[in-house]
Amino acid sequence: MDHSYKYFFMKFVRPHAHTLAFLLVLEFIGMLFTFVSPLLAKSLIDDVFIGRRTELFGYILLGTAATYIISAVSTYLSGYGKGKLDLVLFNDVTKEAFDAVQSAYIKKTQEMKVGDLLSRIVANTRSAIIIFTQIVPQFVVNVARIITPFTIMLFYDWKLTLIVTTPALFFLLPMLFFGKRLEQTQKISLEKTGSIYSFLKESLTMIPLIKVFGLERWSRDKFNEQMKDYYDVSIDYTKNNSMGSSVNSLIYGVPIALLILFGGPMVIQGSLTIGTFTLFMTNVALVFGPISQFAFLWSYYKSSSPAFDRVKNIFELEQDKGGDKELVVKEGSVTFNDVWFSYDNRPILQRFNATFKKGLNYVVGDNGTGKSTILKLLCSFYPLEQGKITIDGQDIFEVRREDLRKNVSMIFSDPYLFDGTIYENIHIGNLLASKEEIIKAAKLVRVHEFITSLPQGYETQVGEGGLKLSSGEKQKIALARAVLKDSPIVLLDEVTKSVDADSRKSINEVIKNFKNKKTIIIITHNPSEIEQDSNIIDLGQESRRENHVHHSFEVPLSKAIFS
Ligand SMILES: Nc1ncnc2c1ncn2[C@@H]1O[C@H](COP(=O)(O)OP(=O)(O)OP(=O)(O)O)[C@@H](O)[C@H]1O
Repeated sequence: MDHSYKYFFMKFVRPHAHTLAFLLVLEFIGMLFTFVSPLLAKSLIDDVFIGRRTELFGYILLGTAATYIISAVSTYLSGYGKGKLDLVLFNDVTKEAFDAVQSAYIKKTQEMKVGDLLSRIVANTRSAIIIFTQIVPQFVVNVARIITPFTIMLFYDWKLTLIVTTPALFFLLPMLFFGKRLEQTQKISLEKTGSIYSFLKESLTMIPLIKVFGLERWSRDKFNEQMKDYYDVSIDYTKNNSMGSSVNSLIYGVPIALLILFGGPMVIQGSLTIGTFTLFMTNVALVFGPISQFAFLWSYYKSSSPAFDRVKNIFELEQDKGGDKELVVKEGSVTFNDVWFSYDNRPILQRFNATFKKGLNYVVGDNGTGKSTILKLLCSFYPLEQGKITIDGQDIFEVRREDLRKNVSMIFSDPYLFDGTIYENIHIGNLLASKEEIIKAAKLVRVHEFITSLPQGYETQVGEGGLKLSSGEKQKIALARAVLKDSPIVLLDEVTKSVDADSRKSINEVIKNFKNKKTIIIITHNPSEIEQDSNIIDLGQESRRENHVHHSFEVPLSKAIFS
């Protein structure tokens, strides 16, 4: 944890160190004034009530009023400052975590799961930040809050001071013991929260499936199981937390009892004034208040440490940074050279060699033989185990990522649409494109007529993931987006699988129109779609992959279609 804590401090908090220092000063001012009123009270009792120095009465009244006004102002400023710093840090951390997730290899983010990532970025970041904006300032101020009344008491009676404050040492024990236990239980509790987020995210997107198969009860039971696990861990955390607080409040009473035991007889004998006894009474509370708060702060610090680790893991995700070389695409020739790749130690490609040239290239083969994987590797979604993928001789892992993204487009078999208008969903293909260009792209893939037949036309909201559109409509919008992007290399993963015969024909025509300009790699299970004289890469049968036979088949068209 210490390491994560330091990492966070240097990366996010240090740029705001001046704000933090200002907040500490405000806390100190607020804290100093809390000691003024007991001193004024002592003077009121000893000097005014007992000593009859009535001329001091007005000053004491004025001083008391001023104390509360100043402390109210500093409380406001420090509360506002802390809240603002909290928001600024939350903004900084979540933005950076979001960037880290976006630029990480997909393989790594998939390992964490979407729901878990959500809980890390939002909930865990919140708990981690509180350490800097609330806990650390209080920790520092508490030290001063202990020292000041302690010094005041020492000044009046050092022996009595030592007698009543020695029990403070007892506070260290529960702090250490419960702190460790809280850290352990909180770690498991946060992991469980992550699983709940994942489960909810998956279940909510699966509602149609759950309804169709009548799985409501099964799904509820699974959720109940998740919640029970969370409850069991969290109740353990709550138990430890409450035990820690309870032991604290028990020890809190000890110095008061000691003060009454030793200070009481001193007042009766006249060796201690009533005012000093009252001052001790107040100052003991002032010393032990922060000490008991230390226990709370310590337990919070310990229990937030797993949150630090979980957020830091996001920043440690292996990044797909690419290189710094410029990618220049002239021929658009893509080569897989002795490529090895596995998912979770399961080999998918071994010594895979293939070349895709300008024009139409088809990748065929049984389900699960690695066709989509090849396209994903070309998009650098996953790092290779061995080998090279080049575009016009340039290694894709050595070129700038923005160059690779600009030159390679991929359309997935299940197209991705985000919750916005049709216009926006096409526009993201090229944010600099004009409205005319967007309409032209839509016309090219034969979706313009459909769009204009809708009451809202291009401004129609597609819903989350494009749920308000049919699969074929979604696919055509994704195609229009790629046409707008106009990259020299286009990867199409079974894009015509959900479109009707007419649309398939028109989409294939659009694709063929680009064959002299672009390198088009098409995954298809439909031999009738394959154009004469195209380059065909056959990944063969699943059984061949299981036998670890390396894929590297460039076959004649007739064989690819009819074998
Ligand atoms: N993210 C992943 N993690 C682990 N295994 C995966 C992952 N994605 C795919 N696989 C496995 O890798 C193999 C190749 O998958 P891929 O999607 O490339 O096959 P495909 O040839 O495109 O299949 P299909 O024709 O069914 O679309 C499959 O056996 C699949 O189970």
